[in-house]
Amino acid sequence: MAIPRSPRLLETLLVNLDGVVYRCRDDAQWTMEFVSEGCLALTGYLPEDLLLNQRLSFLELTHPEDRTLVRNHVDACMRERRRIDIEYRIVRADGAVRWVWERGVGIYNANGQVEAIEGFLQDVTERKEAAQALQEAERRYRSIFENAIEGVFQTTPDGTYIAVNPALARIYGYHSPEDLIVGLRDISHQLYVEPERRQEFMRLMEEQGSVSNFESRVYRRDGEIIWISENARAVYDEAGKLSCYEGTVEAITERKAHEAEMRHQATHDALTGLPNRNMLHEHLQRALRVARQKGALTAVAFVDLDQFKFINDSLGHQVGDELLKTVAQRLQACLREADMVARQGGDEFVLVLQNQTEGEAGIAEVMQRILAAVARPWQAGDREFQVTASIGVSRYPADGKDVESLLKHADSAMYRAKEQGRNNFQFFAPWMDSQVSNRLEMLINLRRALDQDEFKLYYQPKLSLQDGRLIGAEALIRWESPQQGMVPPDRFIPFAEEAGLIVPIGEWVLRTACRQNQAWQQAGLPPIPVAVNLSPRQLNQSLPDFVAGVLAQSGLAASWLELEITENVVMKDAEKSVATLHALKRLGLQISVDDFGTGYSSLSYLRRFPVDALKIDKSFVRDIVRDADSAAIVKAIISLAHILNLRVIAEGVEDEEQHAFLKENACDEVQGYYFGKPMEVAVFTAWMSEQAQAGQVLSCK
Ligand SMILES: Nc1nc2c(ncn2[C@@H]2O[C@@H]3COP(=O)(O)O[C@H]4[C@@H](O)[C@H](n5cnc6c(=O)[nH]c(N)nc65)O[C@@H]4COP(=O)(O)O[C@H]3[C@H]2O)c(=O)[nH]1
Repeated sequence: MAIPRSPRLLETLLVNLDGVVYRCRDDAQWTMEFVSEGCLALTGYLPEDLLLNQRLSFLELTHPEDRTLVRNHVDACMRERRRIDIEYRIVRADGAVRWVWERGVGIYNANGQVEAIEGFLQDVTERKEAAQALQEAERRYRSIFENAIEGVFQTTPDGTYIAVNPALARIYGYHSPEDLIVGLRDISHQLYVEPERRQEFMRLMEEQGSVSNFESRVYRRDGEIIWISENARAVYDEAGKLSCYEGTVEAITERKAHEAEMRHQATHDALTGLPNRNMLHEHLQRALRVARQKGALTAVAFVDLDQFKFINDSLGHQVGDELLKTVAQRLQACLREADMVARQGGDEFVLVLQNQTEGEAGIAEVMQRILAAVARPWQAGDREFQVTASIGVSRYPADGKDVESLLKHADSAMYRAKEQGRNNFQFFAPWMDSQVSNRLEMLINLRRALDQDEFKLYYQPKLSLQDGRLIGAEALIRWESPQQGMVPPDRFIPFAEEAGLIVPIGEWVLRTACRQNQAWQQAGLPPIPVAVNLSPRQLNQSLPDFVAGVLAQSGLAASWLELEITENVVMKDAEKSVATLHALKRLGLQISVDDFGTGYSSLSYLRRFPVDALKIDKSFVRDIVRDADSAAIVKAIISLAHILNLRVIAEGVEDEEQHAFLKENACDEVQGYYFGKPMEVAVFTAWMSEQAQAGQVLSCK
């Protein structure tokens, strides 16, 4: 076949063309009649190799898997006189597979038969691969979109869904993405529980072009409210115009519930369910901000149960827990919705009463209500109990302007309420602040005092009224605090009792007094009994054994030890006390009832108690000369004691008139500043030596 003559320009074009120009027959092999120079670059074969099928035919060059496809296409094009336009693979001389794009036309003779096919082949491998990669990426993206656990969405800027995935439909409770797109047309109002969240979403989008971890509550299709977290961005077109928003949605209801649970645990007391100390502080801070703005009166009340430690220790923690729960409920029931009751720890509750428009009188009324509510009897199993509370109240702004000082002052006032005999409330007054009333500080200091031997015993003489001879002594504790100097027992004993420190302190007192008394006897002084005060909490079943041990260790004979117990303690739990007192008595020591006349004096009980003496409280002695009632009480106590065969001691005797009255009325012993103040050991030792030398000591067991 002759190569068509072509102008020079055409030849140059054909040589340099990136691709192959061909002319072939429409036969089974597509026998080549013309192949341009580009053949080598495209196929790795020379044009001559293909010409007239000299080395291989075009059919053979075509990838075996694509031959039928190409054949069918070319046949169809020839039949229908269409242009060939097809992409398929060829196998190069080096075995590499390439994609080609073929375009061609049939050349027909006058009879309409195909004379030849002329066309152009171009290597499109790169484009083809890029397209395939794109397709693959799209397929993968589709798969992620379809199968993601997170919801994926695209919306128009005005809030119409363009595309959503099945996960989003599931999260929002729709059957399918299509359902969602049709059903959820107004995102701001149909979706967001707080429509302002949508406004916030839009604001962030406008300002930052994206939102991340944007959490909101939304309605599902069935009306259920769930939490979602959105990450989204604004998408702009090439012209820089906002075209849509797209992003993801995660359902976070469970996480939120868990977080809320954790928050609740961190801010609430597990036993009573009340807000705890953390939340109290937060709440009070908020309440004070509001009070400041409105100029409103706010009260902070510190409520402490009076006998809680006793109940907890004697009846067990379970009963203690029940009591705390009951008290928590009763406190809550006394308050308005806006008020708060928190459990500060242990048996301490704190109330925050906001906006007290009725002033102090209103607060006092609430406190009375609370005292009455707490004091109502309560049931544990088949037993009925009663507890009382001591309450301290501080007021914003008069008593403090911040959380710390209001709490501290309410605490000081509560401490004052305890001192005032419990079951009452006290408003804070500035003088309370100067007292050692910061209980935590006190607790730390008392512990240190025990460790570092800061306690001392002073001894106060007791004299026989008949002849004025020394007949005994009372050991009285003192605390030489490095910070506060000498602290009298009234200021720390009630606290030590509350904090449970009275037991180790009391043990120390007992050991020290016995050792000292034995030391005096060993020093050759005439023996006298030394009296030691016992706190209620020491009076338990193990006390007799402990006392016996202390006596044995010190070598002191039991008859030189006297124990002073207060009247109320014995009367309150009479059955138990009687047994313990008998056990103590069996050791051979003396027992006296202190502060007699101030509590529940019951003759029938007194008869059953193995006591040796009654001590008339100094409050009666103080007034015996001026006040007829006091004088009558003192006289009655003396005769009562004598009927019961008990000694009577009057304490707090300060002057001759009182002395004379007591002598006249046949009181047995006296104790008071008039005869001798409590003295430290060295002073008392010297004083007693003088008395002994003068024959002024009466040693009677
Ligand atoms: N105004 C006045 N007071 C007088 C007079 N004579 C004595 N006193 C004081 O009256 C208190 C008598 O002790 P108490 O009634 O047992 O009252 C004691 C007692 O209940 C308690 N206490 C003292 N030492 C101990 C102790 O070692 N253990 C326990 N559990 N309580 C103690 O502390 C209370 C107070 O003790 P103190 O301050 O030492 O006060 C002592 C004493 O110093 C007087 O003529 N006029």
